Amino acid sequence: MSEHAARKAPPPTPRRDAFHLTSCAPAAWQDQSTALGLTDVIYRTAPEEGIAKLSINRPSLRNAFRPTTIRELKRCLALAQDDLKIGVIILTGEGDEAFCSGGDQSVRGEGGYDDGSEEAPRLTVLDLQVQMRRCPKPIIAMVAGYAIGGGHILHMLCDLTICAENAVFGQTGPRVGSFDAGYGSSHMARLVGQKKAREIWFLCRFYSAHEAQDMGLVNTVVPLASLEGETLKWCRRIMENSPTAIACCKAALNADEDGAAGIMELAGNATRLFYLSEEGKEGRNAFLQKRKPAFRALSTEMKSCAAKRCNRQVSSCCVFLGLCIR
Ligand SMILES: CC(C)(COP(=O)(O)OP(=O)(O)OC[C@H]1O[C@@H](n2cnc3c(N)ncnc32)[C@H](O)[C@@H]1OP(=O)(O)O)[C@@H](O)C(=O)NCCC(=O)NCCSC(=O)c1cc(O)c2ccccc2c1O
Repeated sequence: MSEHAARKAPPPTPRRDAFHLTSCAPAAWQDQSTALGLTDVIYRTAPEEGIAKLSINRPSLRNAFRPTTIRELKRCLALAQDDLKIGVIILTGEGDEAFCSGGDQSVRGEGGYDDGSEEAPRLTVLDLQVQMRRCPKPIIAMVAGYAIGGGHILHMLCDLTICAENAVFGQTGPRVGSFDAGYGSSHMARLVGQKKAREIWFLCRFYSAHEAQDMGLVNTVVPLASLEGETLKWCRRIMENSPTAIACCKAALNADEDGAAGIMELAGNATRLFYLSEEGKEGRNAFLQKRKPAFRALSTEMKSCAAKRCNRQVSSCCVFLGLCIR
């Protein structure tokens, strides 16, 4: 290669994605918890940056969750999901010792967890799991210390996991008389494979941060002091990218595991995009104007076949579907 060509076309390098230039500076968090009357969760937002942070605030119990905790997490997740300023959500636990140690065993009753705040004892964390899957915005688990039992399942259900070197992962169900036969089993097996998932559930061993990374449970491991900075760096990078593309990617990655509900999530995005098309609008307009829709006569909207498969004029929807009809 000539010297000129070498200067013009530098060799491929991951650094060309410029990720190393993304800031890991602290965020200017605004704490919303008091205004919302939260007791078990701290809800912070950095609206200028589009980031929300949900933090389980029971550090003396290694952030074990009770029904009140789950109710507050569901409420904050709904707030973050509906807030147009927010594009990415961090889930974490207060303190350095635990992300979450699962269900609070001291309020585990006969039919589920019961802290007196709900009509009937249930396993409300399962509702939170579904809500996390449905949320179109990426959720990042920021893990320091223990992510155990139901807490381990919450981190697995986050779209990404960034953990500190002190992180410890594992299930304890079969030791404490419990199991999660839903996402806690199927999604784990998709992440780590069937053999490893069976090992995790049958043996109830704990795994270090690097062991978790090796088996595909976490995206990256950083020193504890860099944990929030690295997480913010990932959030800021996500905020530079297309929210619609990311929402569709998340729905697509969930779809095969989530059956009809997963396809619905993906298909809902397709329907909303279809609403933007001339063909979609024609259906609505024709109904409102009490006339027959003229889907095939959108001649004013006709354009050259972008697929270059023919010389005919086609509507934008036809181009989208590859149906060069007229
Ligand atoms: C997480 C630990 C390994 C940490 O050990 P460490 O030595 O650092 O700390 P301590 O053990 O001394 O804990 C400090 C303090 O916290 C209390 N605590 C910790 N975890 C819990 C908990 N989950 N519930 C209640 N209390 C907890 C502990 O008792 C200490 O209190 P003191 O008063 O003595 O100071 C270790 O703590 C540990 O192993 N914890 C238990 C982990 C566990 O078994 N979690 C429950 C698994 S089952 C579950 O989570 C679950 C929940 C669901 O909602 C489900 C729904 C549907 C299906 C299945 C579900 C499910 O399995």
